[in-house]
Amino acid sequence: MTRVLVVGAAVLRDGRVLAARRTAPPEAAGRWEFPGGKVEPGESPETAVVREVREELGCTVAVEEWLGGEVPIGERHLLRVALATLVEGDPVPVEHDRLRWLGPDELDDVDWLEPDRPFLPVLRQARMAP
Ligand SMILES: Nc1nc2c([nH]c(=O)n2[C@H]2C[C@H](O)[C@@H](COP(=O)(O)OP(=O)(O)OP(=O)(O)O)O2)c(=O)[nH]1
Repeated sequence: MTRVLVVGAAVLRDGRVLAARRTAPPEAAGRWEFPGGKVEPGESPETAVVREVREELGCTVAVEEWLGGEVPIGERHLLRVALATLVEGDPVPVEHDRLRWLGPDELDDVDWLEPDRPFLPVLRQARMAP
């Protein structure tokens, strides 16, 4: 069975990345993630990530590139993460209950969803270096 793609945006600004805290479902509430969601049928991953960020944070991002790697989420989904930059508006938590801009030394300070963790070293080393 083909896995449904979930795309997340690692939004970078001033050397920090945006992390968002989930409120649902109960088992994921309080855990941190890259804002994003499922790619819809016929939709490109880029379009999906821009759409999801707009829905969840009320701002517009541009995808710069995709971080290497795809990580399984459970049995049915697959996570990909895009590096993104803000092009319009400021992120406001519409569906999340908290947002944080994390510097390279703060990436381990929040309780990320498991599938997100493999992306953190890549982000830290390659993208957030001074
Ligand atoms: N958005 C997002 N979801 C993630 C990340 N890491 C991770 O394991 N997930 C999981 C949580 C959910 O089980 C699934 C994505 O679900 P979602 O609720 O964000 O997707 P969606 O907005 O399309 O939601 P829905 O319409 O299906 O309710 O992927 C991440 O960094 N960002």
